[in-house]
Amino acid sequence: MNSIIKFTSNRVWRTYQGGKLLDTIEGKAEPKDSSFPEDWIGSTVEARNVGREHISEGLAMVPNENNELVAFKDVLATKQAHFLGEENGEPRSLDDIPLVKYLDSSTRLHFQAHPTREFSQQRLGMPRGKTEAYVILQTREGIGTPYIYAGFQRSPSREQLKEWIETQNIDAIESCFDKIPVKPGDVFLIPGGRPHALGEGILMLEIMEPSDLAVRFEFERCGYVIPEQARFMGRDIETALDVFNFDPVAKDEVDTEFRCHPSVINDDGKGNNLSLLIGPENTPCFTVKRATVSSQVSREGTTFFLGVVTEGCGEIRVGDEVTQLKQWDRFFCPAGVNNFEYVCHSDTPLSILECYPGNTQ
Ligand SMILES: O=P(O)(O)OC[C@H]1O[C@@H](O)[C@@H](O)[C@@H](O)[C@@H]1O
Repeated sequence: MNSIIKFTSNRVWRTYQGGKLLDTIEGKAEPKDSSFPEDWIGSTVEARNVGREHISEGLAMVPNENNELVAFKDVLATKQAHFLGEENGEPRSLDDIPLVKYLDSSTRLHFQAHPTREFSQQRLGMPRGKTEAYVILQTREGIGTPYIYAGFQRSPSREQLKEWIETQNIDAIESCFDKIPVKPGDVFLIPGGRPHALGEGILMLEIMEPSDLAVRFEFERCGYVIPEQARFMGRDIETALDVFNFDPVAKDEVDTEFRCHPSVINDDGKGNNLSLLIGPENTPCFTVKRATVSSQVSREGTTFFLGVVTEGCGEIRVGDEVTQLKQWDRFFCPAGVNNFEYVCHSDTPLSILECYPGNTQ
């Protein structure tokens, strides 16, 4: 079996529209927006889509030695120590693998909030919450200023929010937020508990804790009505309200609270560098680095990662094994691969987002 595992597209049904750019990336003849606006990369998580329980969605599939498609998580289980490695002498588990997605919105998403890890463990009996991060890759032309909502800037009281949710007073809910403008290259971290909504026309890489738990408190968007069981994680509204962090984040605190500021880890001065996009200052849940390669670099490591090529093309070499990389490719590098090389073949530098578990050095 190859050391590096590449993934093909893995589109997932969602409650909102988008995906035209993902169709384009996949080379589809007639790219269009649809209910498949996301591509889950190396996912070991099943999507929770109420009404579609008969369809298994979300899990990444990869070919085994006999060229049969099997769930990536089952492949990991065959040699877990090699693939996932250890942390502090303890074997890592599937719960350590961040969930990584391409997300391509054509409409504003409904307002939602996700549980923190503590809330999930204590109140839902689940191992992980859904702290999530956005690396903005592209924005669509002709949509004005692309934005996200993350808040609240002006917090309602719990009772007020409850009433607005029950009466679906979306104008009142929206008035609690200011639009946060976004552009390619921006990085945001939305901790569990923080209400948010993504604006239209954004292609991003989304990195999150491995779960699909959401409180969806706007019930209708663009004609689609979210079924009752899908609104509050199958719980009641009081439990849903417990998920919210009501501490206000005033306009001038938004950057401190949500924006991540990349820092350089190393730079050889010849166009090859590694930077930290999301690290321990932002969250304990996952780590994101960006490798920029203009020629060739050798790397060492003992922690697995999911890699996503956002620009350029080239290859990743592990010993004699050469894996070609082109823009938008995604792959898994096992913990057992301790040395590898990136080689750039394009005029534009090869740019790879590397998504690691927890706080990886
Ligand atoms: O699961 P639904 O409600 O369609 O959410 C749509 C999307 O919302 C975003 O804010 C993120 O949380 C995504 O991970 C999620 O898939």
